[in-house]
Parts: sequence; C-alpha cells; structure tokens
Amino acid sequence: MIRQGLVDIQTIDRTILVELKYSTTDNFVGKDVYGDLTRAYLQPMAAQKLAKASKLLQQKHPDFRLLVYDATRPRSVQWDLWNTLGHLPPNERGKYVSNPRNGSVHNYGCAVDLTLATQAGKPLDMGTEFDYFGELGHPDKELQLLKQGKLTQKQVENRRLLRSVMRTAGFSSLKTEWWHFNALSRAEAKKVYKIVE
Ligand SMILES: C[C@@H](N)C(=O)N[C@H](C)C(=O)O
Ligand SMILES: [Zn+2]
Repeated sequence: MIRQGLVDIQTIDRTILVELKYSTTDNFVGKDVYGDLTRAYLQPMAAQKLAKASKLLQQKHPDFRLLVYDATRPRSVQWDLWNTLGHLPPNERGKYVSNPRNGSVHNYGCAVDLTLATQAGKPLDMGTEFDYFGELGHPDKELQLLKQGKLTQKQVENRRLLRSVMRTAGFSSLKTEWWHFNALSRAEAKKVYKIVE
C-alpha cells in the first residue's frame, strides 16, 4: 500500500478509530479476508478529507470519534465480497458491492466505510449494523422508515451527523449504504490512481 503512495490514516489523525471488519470474522463473508492487512490506508487526498471530517465532528461533539470499518480494499478482496453475494439478482448485488471487473472506489483508495462512536470506541446507534444489505440501511429511505417507525429520530440524527461532517469535508454519499463515502467518483479516481490489486 505504502509503495503505491497510500497513507495510514491514523498517522494523519491519531484520534480516528479503526476496526477493519474484513480483517475479522465479524463481516458478511464470515471470514477474515484481509490476512496481513490490519491498518486503514487511503490516498493522501482522501486521508486529508477524512481528517477534516474528524475535526468538524469534534468541533460539534468533542466526545465523538470517527470509527473506520474499511478503507483501501484490494481488488482480490473485492472478488471475495462479490462472490459472497452471488445468490442476489445482478441489480441487487451491484447496489451493495461494486463489480470487481470495473473496480470499486475502495480499490483506488478513495472510499471509506465508517460510523460515529464514543471516545471509548462504542458505535452510535445507526439503526442497522455495518453492511446491512436492505432498505433499512438506505439513506434515501430514511424519512419513510422514520414515519413507519422502523428507524428512530435518534438513529436518523446520528446518520445525518455522519453525512454532514463527511459531505462538508468533501465526500459524497450513496443512496443505499449509510456507512459508505467516496472522496472521488470512480471515473475521477480512475483518471488519477491505479487500482490496488
Ligand atoms: C461492501 C460494502 N462495504 C461496500 O463498500 N460497497 C460498495 C458499494 C463497494 O463495494 O464499492
Ligand atoms: Zn464502502
């Protein structure tokens, strides 16, 4: 990773918490698919944006922290994730895991999966776990889910706070995953960076 110019985000901002879910068995694959990869790397531009989001968060809520679940993800692992959702219809599968043939923004080191947590590392309630692949995890369905009583006001507020600091710092969000943010679009990332294979 370092040879490709990526940086360990905790060397840029030591207050950012990291728990790489794919480096544990607590993920939707049910296996550690990261092996030796135990730290969160990003392109320097994306790491700077993340540090900005972390600062904005702590200005608003000194006791809260960003808790990173995933950052740069090699394309070889993208295949593991893609193959695990092989039972889903193609359009559903592509909503939740990018097709490795095209590459995910994570494979370029320009995307991050994260939540908000207390200083002690306890995640705030976002209404679903990380990698919940269904409508309850969709930001574009939040108002409807709130009206239906499927999400609480607090859960929606926590998601909004996460989106607010990430967007102000220069990230864009997805309609289908509250935890995923892009520092660049895939087309932009492809012009500038090489995929981490
Ligand atoms: C698998 C999930 N954590 C994720 O990052 N999905 C996006 C869409 C991706 O694979 O690029
Ligand atoms: Zn993601």
